Amino acid sequence: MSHTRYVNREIPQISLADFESRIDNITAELINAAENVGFFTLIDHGLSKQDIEAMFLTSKSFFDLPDNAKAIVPWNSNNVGWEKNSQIRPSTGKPDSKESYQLQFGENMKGLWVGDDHLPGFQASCLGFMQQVQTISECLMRCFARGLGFPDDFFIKCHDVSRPDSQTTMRLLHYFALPEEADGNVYHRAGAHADWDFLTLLFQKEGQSGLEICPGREVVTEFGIGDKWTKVEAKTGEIVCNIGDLLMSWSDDRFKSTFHRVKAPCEHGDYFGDRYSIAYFNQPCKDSLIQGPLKKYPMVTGAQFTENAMKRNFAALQEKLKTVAAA
Ligand SMILES: O=C(O)CCC(=O)C(=O)O
Ligand SMILES: [Fe+2]
Repeated sequence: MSHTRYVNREIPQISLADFESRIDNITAELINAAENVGFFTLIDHGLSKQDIEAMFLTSKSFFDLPDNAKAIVPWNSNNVGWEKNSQIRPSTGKPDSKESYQLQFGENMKGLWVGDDHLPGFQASCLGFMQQVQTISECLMRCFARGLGFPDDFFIKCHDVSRPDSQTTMRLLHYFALPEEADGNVYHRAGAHADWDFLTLLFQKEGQSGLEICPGREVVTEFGIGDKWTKVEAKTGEIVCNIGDLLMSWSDDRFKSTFHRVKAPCEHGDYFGDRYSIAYFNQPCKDSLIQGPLKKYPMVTGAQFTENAMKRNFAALQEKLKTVAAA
């Protein structure tokens, strides 16, 4: 196994303290991070470490259920529900060694919330946390709208989570503990990819490292694997944010959607234990109209953008699977 090539890159850390009075400074910092790295971390965002730890406990209580209980809320193509070892990325052609449970605010969740009989209060806790993360997301949306010359509430309206058909998704993730002794297998955790949403907010747990980024749009479009990675430290109180393909397109490619992964642990110093993380994907309403101020790309609806992203992903995956089969 060859050694991963690492490079130190500055990942901007942005404080949201005194948001209303500092909005112009915060906007400048966010725009700079979005243009140059595509990733940044947030502090002073209003969620306490205790709130985040409580959500991680709730998440663990779900994953601790037996598989036959989790299978009552199976994943479907509305991007909701539970899956295990089923997500295959075009970069790897192999399933991620993980399970995840995707949650939304609206009608897509009908019948897919784990019930109070299994986990009392689960739905209410998740929705409460999601609402808090939405509030933080909306602060960032105001800044990005300003930075691009749109009205302040422009992106907020385009991602309205009070609509029954809202697509915004919180994903609880559990990566399984892996053997530390090499056994000839590669256990991908989250194979390298870019997100196709507007903006992702990610919660990590101290001590459960593995997230890495690889800036460079060229590796994204080819679904290839760039070769120089930067570790993003896991700190429970921080929120790691990354620009998704949607905001990249909406900014006429000014802001960067950055390739990232949770590394398949394989080298000395890698973390092999269970990893829990929580990702919040800001997704557009189906009828939102998407076009950047410079009109670099034709206007599409939110539904079309997502459909195109899924098609592109599917096509790249088929290509990869052919090479995996031929190997
Ligand atoms: O689990 C993580 O830390 C990252 C997950 C991720 O990148 C994703 O689900 O898109
Ligand atoms: Fe991601």
